[in-house]
Amino acid sequence: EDEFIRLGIWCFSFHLEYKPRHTSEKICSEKGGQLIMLDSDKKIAVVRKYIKARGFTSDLNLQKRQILLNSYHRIQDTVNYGERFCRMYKNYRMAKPNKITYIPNKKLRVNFLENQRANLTTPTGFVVEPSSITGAGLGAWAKKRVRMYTVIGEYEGEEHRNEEFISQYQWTIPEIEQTMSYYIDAASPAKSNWLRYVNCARNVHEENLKPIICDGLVFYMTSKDVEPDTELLVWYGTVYGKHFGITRIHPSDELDLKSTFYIRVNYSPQASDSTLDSFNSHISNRPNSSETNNGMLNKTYFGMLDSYRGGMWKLVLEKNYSYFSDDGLHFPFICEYNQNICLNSHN
Ligand SMILES: C[S@@+](CC[C@H](N)C(=O)[O-])C[C@H]1O[C@@H](n2cnc3c(N)ncnc32)[C@H](O)[C@@H]1O
Repeated sequence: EDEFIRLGIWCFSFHLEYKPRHTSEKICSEKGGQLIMLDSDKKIAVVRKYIKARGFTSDLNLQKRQILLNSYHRIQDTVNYGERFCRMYKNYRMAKPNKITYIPNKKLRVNFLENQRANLTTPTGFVVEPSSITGAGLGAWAKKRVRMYTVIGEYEGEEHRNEEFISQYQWTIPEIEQTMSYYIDAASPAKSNWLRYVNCARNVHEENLKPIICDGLVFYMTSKDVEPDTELLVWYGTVYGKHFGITRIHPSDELDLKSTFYIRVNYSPQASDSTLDSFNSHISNRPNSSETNNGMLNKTYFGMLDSYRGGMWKLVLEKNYSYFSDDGLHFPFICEYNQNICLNSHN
């Protein structure tokens, strides 16, 4: 499907091959157009009608669906294991032997320099050395094989409730029951352990730890088998992640992976308010307020036309899924051209 197609006052080409976003944009511009800009209800209607009429919906499926589902299940499994560990921890502390391996701090000598405490707690088989991430400083590394679902210790630090105090080393313990939320801050190497050196993962491939917040404490558990000479990396959470320009959004949280048809489009965030309202009514996964600018959708969001479960179209926002999917998701796409291109071509 490569020819120019005139629909209403518009000129398009439909591309049914699966491409990442940047490739779709490149192909459109090489043909003298751009990725379709949905900037009116009429245009949306005309495009959907054409897709339906051509029966494009029949044999298309979200590519990588199985890979994404697998990574999603892996996350669920790790969460379940974390919860299992937490139940054990609450009921028996470390007293009862159980199937989950727990690696405690290395025992401290009687005399040591206060500021060496964190480093000295590094258990045998682990080291603190320069990170594999450029510019990230030191990191924590496994020197031996560590099996999946091993708890490699408790993140130790000082507790405080001062929201204004910003440290690069703190976990937030969310409010539970009557207890206000608080922070565990490992800024001081004298008051913390080696887990303060664990850096923030940039993608699902290198992420190998899961934080378990349990009973007001934080534990780190391996989420996969870790090979020797591998840096230990954990997802720090949305706030810290943003700091390093990393987002971690799983497509399964945003998209219906069972939808039979997705096609990549653009929409205009500059549209007038009334148009934007009508867009908002089309979009199923509205961004939350931290993702918008005064209610205006961020330029970094782009819609996708999807279909057609039970005869329903809906427009969903495509977010940055590169944490879980190297070059983002692959979809068919539509290019849009100046009308003249259609008028001049023979169809
Ligand atoms: C909890 S500390 C980790 C240990 C730290 N690398 C050190 O040498 O003490 C968090 C800090 O490590 C660095 N860092 C962690 N993950 C990073 C990443 N993915 N990219 C860049 N810097 C990172 C940042 O400076 C961050 O403030």
